[in-house]
Amino acid sequence: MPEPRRRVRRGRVADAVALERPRTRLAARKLKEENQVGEEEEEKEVMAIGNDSGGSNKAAAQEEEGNTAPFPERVQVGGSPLYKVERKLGKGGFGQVFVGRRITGGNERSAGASILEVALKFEHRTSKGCNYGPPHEWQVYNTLGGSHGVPRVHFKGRQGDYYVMVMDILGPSLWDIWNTSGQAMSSEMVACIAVESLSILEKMHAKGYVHGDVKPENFLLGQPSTSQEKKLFLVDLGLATKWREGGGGGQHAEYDQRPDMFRGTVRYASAHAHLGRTASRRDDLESLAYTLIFLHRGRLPWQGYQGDNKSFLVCKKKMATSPDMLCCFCPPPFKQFLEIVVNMKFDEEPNYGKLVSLFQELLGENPAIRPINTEGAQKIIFQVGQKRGRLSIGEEEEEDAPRKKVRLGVPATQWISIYNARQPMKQRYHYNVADTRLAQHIERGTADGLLISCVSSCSNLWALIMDAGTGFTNQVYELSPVFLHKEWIMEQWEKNYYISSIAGATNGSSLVVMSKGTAYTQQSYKVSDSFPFKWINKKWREGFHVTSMATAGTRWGVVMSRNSGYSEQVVELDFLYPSEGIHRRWDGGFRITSTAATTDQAALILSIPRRRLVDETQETLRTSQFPSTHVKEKWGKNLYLASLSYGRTVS
Ligand SMILES: Nc1ncnc2c1ncn2[C@@H]1O[C@H](COP(=O)(O)OP(=O)(O)OP(=O)(O)O)[C@@H](O)[C@H]1O
Repeated sequence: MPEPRRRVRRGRVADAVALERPRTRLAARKLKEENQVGEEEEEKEVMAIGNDSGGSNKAAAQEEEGNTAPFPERVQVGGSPLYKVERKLGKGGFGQVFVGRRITGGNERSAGASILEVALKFEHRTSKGCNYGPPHEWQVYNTLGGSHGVPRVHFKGRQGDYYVMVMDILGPSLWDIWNTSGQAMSSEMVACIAVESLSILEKMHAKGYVHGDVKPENFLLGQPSTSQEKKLFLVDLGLATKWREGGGGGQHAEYDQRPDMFRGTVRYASAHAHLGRTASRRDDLESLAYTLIFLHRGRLPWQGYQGDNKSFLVCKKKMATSPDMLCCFCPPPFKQFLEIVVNMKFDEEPNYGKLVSLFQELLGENPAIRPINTEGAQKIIFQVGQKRGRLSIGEEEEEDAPRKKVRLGVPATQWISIYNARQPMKQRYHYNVADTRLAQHIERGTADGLLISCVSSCSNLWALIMDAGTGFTNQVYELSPVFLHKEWIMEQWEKNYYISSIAGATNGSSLVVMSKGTAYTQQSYKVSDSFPFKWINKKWREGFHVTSMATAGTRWGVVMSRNSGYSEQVVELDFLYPSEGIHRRWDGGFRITSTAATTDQAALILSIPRRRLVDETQETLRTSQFPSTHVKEKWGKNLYLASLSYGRTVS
């Protein structure tokens, strides 16, 4: 099956360093040399290619123009009539759309053959959407074409270098209308768009698809001066994916997060899409919320960011902007809508009826004279009315029960501490440790038969966990003014020590602990300015797993080892504590094995151990103070500190 196209672009991060513990001395020398010339790693940065009419990603869109061969003057594909290719209707990152005027008859059995004017969507065979043959969009149109709010596709086929789709011709996009009407839209107009697009999305979702690129450019009205001129359509199904497997009764797609995978358009993408989570129905609704607010307000607060980390900055801004702030110039239904959709769970069934009803107060009384046809929405309103009649009051209240709001826009920095069930053992912690006092704590611990199992830092002071149950036989550590000190680490690797824990301070200094007696057979680490998921993914494929992780200011340091004892590993990364993802992974047998956080983001590594644990109990805490009293309580239940970090947790 052809894959949906991916809109990603590669960039370079200047100071990303990756080092690996070589297997042999000879390899060590070779690696040193390699590192001198090429210690930078190529990083993938996310970038959506937007419609150039929106101006959000023009440079990226132009890149695509390199491979445009001249368009044919006439088109005939898949048994269609012959069409003359006339004026251009629009252009996206991948396709270009022209008017096609019928010259001769085609396959008379097809109803589409009688249509005089059609839209012809051309996609070059080398376009990213066509890596695996015909565009993925074709397949989606097979299921959705002609359903409520989706244009019909009459013919498709390849002609020369182009894949061509013959479809119903439509009118201006919402972006065109917004732009030609003073870059603003009345709340009544936007409310009509809201309810009608909800009815389109409901139908699309009911057929198992998520659109994946909801934005003003992709909503089109019918052709002017026809009966459809006030009817709303949603086009561009090139990023559509299935949220449900198989047909009607299929299971919900499985949750996953791949932080380097971004699809969509930066300005309107949901925060989950930025973070690479599997698309689900909530994402279309979040993009719709941004679309509606944009059309009404004329601007979104995250417009104007540039550069390779644009997606990161935009996502950070989205997470830091509360619904109150974002909707301060909009009537109340906008905020209510946004609040509901950004707090939805991954597999939650949207209550379309309720969402439509939020905007009802803004719609004009008489549906016949509304600026947009709201026929689809009227059906939903009617169904809700009927359901209300059947429901008892108690049932209705249950639906409206207040739920926890996760995105409030207010940052918080906390300790994240993870506790594992273990056989009773001696454990000791120290926190608020200044550089000068570190050695004496470690010496005393070592004298008592304890070794360091975990280190962390907060406000340039260290936290230290020492255990009797590490299994290590010997240990060395270094406090260094840099994050991380390459020469010292390589020296210890030479002596067969492996990194067992790392911590970084805000001032850029680091504490590295290396031990003997681990099961590791090879080790590699990387320091980078953004979370190095691409590198982690590459190393996973080589048999490494993340075994420790830390941050220093905004920089990440990740250590990966071979023979880590894990069979599977995943990452949860977010601008807040990723509770939902953790719980979903938890149910699949994953447990947190490393944590690190900057003031922007928290990352958690979750793993499945190769050997099943006798007791899989794990507890996590988030506290603004170091959790000293909590640790003692946990000890009482044979739960011991296993991982510790300080940074961004809730919003
Ligand atoms: N059926 C149609 N009738 C009239 N105009 C159309 C039609 N389909 C598309 N267009 C115009 O062409 C533009 C590009 O089409 P479309 O969004 O399908 O292409 P794309 O390359 O997949 O775009 P994107 O970069 O948004 O993914 C639309 O924004 C719209 O202006």
